[in-house]
Amino acid sequence: MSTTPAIGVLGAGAWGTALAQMLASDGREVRLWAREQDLVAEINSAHRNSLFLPSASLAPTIRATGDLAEMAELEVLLVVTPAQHMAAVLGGMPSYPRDLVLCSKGIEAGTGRLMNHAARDVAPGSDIAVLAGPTFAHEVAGGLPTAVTLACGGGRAQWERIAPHIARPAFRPYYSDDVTGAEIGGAVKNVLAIACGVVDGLGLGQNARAALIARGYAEMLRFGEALGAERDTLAGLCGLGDLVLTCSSTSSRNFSLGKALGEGGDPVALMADRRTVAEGAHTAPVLAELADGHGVAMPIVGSVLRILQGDPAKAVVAELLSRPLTAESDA
Ligand SMILES: NC(=O)C1=CN([C@@H]2O[C@H](COP(=O)(O)OP(=O)(O)OC[C@H]3O[C@@H](n4cnc5c(N)ncnc54)[C@H](O)[C@@H]3O)[C@@H](O)[C@H]2O)C=CC1
Ligand SMILES: O=C(CO)COP(=O)(O)O
Repeated sequence: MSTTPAIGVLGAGAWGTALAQMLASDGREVRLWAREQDLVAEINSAHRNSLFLPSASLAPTIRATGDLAEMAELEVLLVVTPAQHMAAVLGGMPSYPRDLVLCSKGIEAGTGRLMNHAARDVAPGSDIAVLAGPTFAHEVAGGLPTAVTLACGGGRAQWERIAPHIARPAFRPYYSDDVTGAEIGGAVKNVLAIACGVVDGLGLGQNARAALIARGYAEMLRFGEALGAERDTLAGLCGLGDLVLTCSSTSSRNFSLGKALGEGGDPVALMADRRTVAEGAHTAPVLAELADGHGVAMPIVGSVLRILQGDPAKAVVAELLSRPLTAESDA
């Protein structure tokens, strides 16, 4: 007899697959929705995801489906699509579980909606949480210790319901009620990771990278505060924690994209070649626009945008370095 598991994952890219594997690590059943029919078959028969997470051997208690209706029956649904497709995929479901946990990192282009705003518009009856933090998919799938922020819009009551479904010995969520802060940390750090990759690609050294992390963090704080995020949230796993991880490793798709741009790669060609998502490239334009609208100075984000639009990386960095000298507390 087939049973309905308590938890499922919407999206079988690297992160959705890694989360499913982590959740299934103690033998629990997990339902995983994949957009690609071939992938549904491969996960169910060979217990692999050769498209997006080829390194992992998946638990047989993960059952993949291509049917969105099957994801409505669960208690908790982790939403792990690329940010730009989240509302469309979620909108295809006939109804919604009580708890939606958003794991995508980005801001919706065109509307400027944070993921939690988009999810609320699509599924107004669900309680929304955000899971974010320093989490390379291959490490989580491999069972390496990982800690995340689990920000619950439904407060402590929601946390009590969902944390036992998500926590595992090697996967440790920390409670927050600051959904906005958790989202902004994840969305902004992707753009800053592109900047750090550019500096690496240009061979500008580790001092420059550390400076970018610190000055980028100041931009994240200014933007977050303008949108109502708490500083403490951004100082935690989902902000500073994820910024440090993503800005320091070629395991990051955003950092690697930036490195290729710094080495002189053409942005249009680099984006056209991708199967995997580098969210920062999609978030940079809408983030720069939102920052402008709120009167928040984000010179590093603006520089990344220009490089993505085709301005030469070397010249853009030279301009960034020649801005008037000012106090560290200023923009
Ligand atoms: N990979 C990682 O280590 C982490 C990723 N994330 C976030 O998770 C989200 C998903 O990223 P990954 O799982 O890494 O993706 P991925 O880059 O491994 O795979 C691409 C995903 O995009 C989907 N896709 C492509 N075109 C689509 C369309 N038109 N409509 C709907 N879906 C489409 C594919 O089905 C696939 O699931 C992103 O927001 C990312 O920032 C968050 C933490 C860690
Ligand atoms: O969000 C991530 C790690 O926390 C993954 O970063 P990339 O999307 O840059 O690979």
